[in-house]
Amino acid sequence: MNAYLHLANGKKFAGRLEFPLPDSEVSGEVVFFTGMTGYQEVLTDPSYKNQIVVFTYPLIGNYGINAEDFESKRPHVQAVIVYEASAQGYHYEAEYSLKEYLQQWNIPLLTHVDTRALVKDIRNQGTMLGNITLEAECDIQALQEKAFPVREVSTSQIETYGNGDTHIVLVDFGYKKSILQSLVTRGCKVTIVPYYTSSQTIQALQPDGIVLSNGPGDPKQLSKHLPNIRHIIDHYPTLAICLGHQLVALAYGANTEKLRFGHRGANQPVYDAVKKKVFMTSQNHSYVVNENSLANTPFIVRFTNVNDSSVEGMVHRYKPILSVQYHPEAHPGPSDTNDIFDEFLQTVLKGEKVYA
Ligand SMILES: NC(=O)CC[C@H](N)C(=O)O
Repeated sequence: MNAYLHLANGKKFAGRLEFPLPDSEVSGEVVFFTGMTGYQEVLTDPSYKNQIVVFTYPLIGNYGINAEDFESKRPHVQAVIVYEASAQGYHYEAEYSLKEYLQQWNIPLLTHVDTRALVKDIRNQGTMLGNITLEAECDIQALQEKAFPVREVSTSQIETYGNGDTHIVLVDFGYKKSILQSLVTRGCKVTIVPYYTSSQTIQALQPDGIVLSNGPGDPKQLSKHLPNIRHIIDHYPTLAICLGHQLVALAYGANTEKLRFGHRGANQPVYDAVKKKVFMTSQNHSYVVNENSLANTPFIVRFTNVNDSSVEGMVHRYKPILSVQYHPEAHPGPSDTNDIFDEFLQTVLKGEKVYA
């Protein structure tokens, strides 16, 4: 059946809805992902909560959905827009087609959209809210940003994985499974805690190090939690990823801002000022740390995006706090920066804890 994506700038894009909408309309922030593969990880990455994802590669779904590549227990995207969705998964591990998987979770799949024109529009105008509906006309004034998605994706109970000697507390703002796996396969016991867990509760768990996870939405939605986050990271070796990195900056009084259309893909080049090399990275973010605002903080920028010079990671001058805007766990994308986990764990093993 025919349907439309209406953008907040008044433009509309026609497409074909592959199965009926769960409600009369579905709205969310319209973002685009440029990787040719990795759609299963994108669909299930909690950072995409409330977002309508446009895939720029014109054929998505050709290796299906398998049992391994989920980044969480369910898909989080609000809707999926592609040019063509492969009717079948041509891979021996495929258990469902893209369409079957999305239909099972009631997530709209809009196909045959002119995704090139749509992405050009988002690049020119910036990320916008959009609405998918069967109606050719739509009241775009009524579109509203959804509040505080971290609450919807974070765990509500403390869970432990792995049985290694190094104990890491992973503060869950919407963590990806591959972050947990990156730690467990390196011999860590990992305790996952809800995003609001107090520093006292974390101290009682006696961690050797802290990881602040990725997650959806604007980091400033977590403002009231910043003093607690600051207290936690001031006392333990810390690795902070994506949303976690933005929260480290905010907790130290720096600022974040929204990028015009975000970085979402598997080939974002990042310069590492320590290794003096460029690495290809996996990314998925709308917000960045404002570099000038770091001037009065003890952080120095270590990683920079080669395309637009934005901040891609930083280190504390004196404390063992390392933060990255990109995704060192990859999934999807290149594993070139996996050794960030080794670097972090070496710091943890040195027992660099309880500072301040
Ligand atoms: N992957 C993430 O953690 C994303 C962080 C944040 N929600 C952003 O869009 O910038």
